[in-house]
Amino acid sequence: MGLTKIAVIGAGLMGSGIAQSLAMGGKEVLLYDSSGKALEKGGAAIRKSLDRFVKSGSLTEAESGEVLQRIRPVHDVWSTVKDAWLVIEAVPESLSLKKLVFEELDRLAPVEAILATNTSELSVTAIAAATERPEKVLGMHWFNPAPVMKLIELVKGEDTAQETIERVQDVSREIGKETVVVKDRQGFVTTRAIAAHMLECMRMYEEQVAEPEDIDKAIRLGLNYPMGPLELADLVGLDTMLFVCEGMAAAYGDRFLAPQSLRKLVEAGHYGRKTGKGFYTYAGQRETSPS
Ligand SMILES: CCCCCCC[C@H](O)CC(=O)SCCNC(=O)CCNC(=O)[C@H](O)C(C)(C)COP(=O)([O-])OP(=O)([O-])OC[C@H]1O[C@@H](n2cnc3c(N)ncnc32)[C@H](O)[C@@H]1OP(=O)([O-])[O-]
Ligand SMILES: NC(=O)c1ccc[n+]([C@@H]2O[C@H](COP(=O)([O-])OP(=O)(O)OC[C@H]3O[C@@H](n4cnc5c(N)ncnc54)[C@H](O)[C@@H]3O)[C@@H](O)[C@H]2O)c1
Repeated sequence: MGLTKIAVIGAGLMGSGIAQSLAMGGKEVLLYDSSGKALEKGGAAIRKSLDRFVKSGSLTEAESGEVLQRIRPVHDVWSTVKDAWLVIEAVPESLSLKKLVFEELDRLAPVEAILATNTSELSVTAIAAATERPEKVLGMHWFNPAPVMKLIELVKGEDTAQETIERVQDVSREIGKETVVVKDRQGFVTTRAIAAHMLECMRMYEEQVAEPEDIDKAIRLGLNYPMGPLELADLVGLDTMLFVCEGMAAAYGDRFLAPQSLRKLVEAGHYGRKTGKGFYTYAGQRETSPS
């Protein structure tokens, strides 16, 4: 029996959602995080999300239980990847960290396994160069919340083989997702676009053009976005936002410089929903009081 499993490395905001999305699509998933606490938190996030699907009628209780059965939390990298044909990395947005993780995955995963990074904007080519299998490395950029968002943006590194792209297109389709294929340029398509929008709105927030609530409301109701930029930033995670700004500003210059307000919130440890405070303050669920 060939390799049948899919491994997810990193059980945070995205890794937990990616594991859930794969399991909801019928795949057997092994989920690992270097922090046991984060692995537990990821499991709780998956259960909470499945409850929403049951409440909204998209899943029955039994189906929700079957999805959970398909996700195995694992406490070491080797056991996570040894039977995997696809390994998806979702660790923090740091190129040096991702290179280290990919070096380790290259050593431990089966030689024929595909290694995918969920990076928002970092160089897939640079990450692939940390392995001996660049033709099997690609960007598999999911969107938050992964179980709900329809797109996976596939990023072709300099040496990514066409067969690698096609196999990941197939599995994305099998789990009900749509894909686009983009070149390995900083920010790809989606992050470059959403960053331009969100950062400009953050600068309007800093210039006090309008109250944060009204900036979000204007974009939500005026442009029909499902979320305003500041509430979305709190959902994505201000730490991730800042990481992404660093990479994008280095590639494209000042237009992607991190607004001071974003930097200060991150320096203060306020990452948005995941810490309970960002542009807004959260006590369990979204409160309207801007911080
Ligand atoms: C400067 C740097 C900038 C870039 C940074 C990095 C970017 C990153 O790389 C890419 C991104 O992710 S970019 C970000 C890309 N992402 C975006 O742009 C997100 C934009 N926001 C949205 O699409 C919506 O606000 C949400 C779907 C988040 C919530 O929807 P809502 O209407 O506000 O609230 P609702 O009515 O409660 O939920 C509606 C339905 O969805 C269901 N549900 C919700 N969450 C769920 C979960 N976790 N689990 C399960 N189910 C969940 C819910 O049950 C309901 O189902 P029903 O059957 O209708 O009852
Ligand atoms: N947050 C978003 O909306 C979003 C959307 C798309 C893509 N991304 C990208 O996904 C990646 C993860 O982002 P996130 O928001 O899930 O971050 P997160 O901080 O919520 O989760 C990262 C997880 O990785 C774990 N981790 C750290 N080092 C590790 C290691 N060496 N091995 C295994 N696990 C390790 C951490 O314990 C943490 O649980 C980043 O590259 C980010 O840019 C984020």
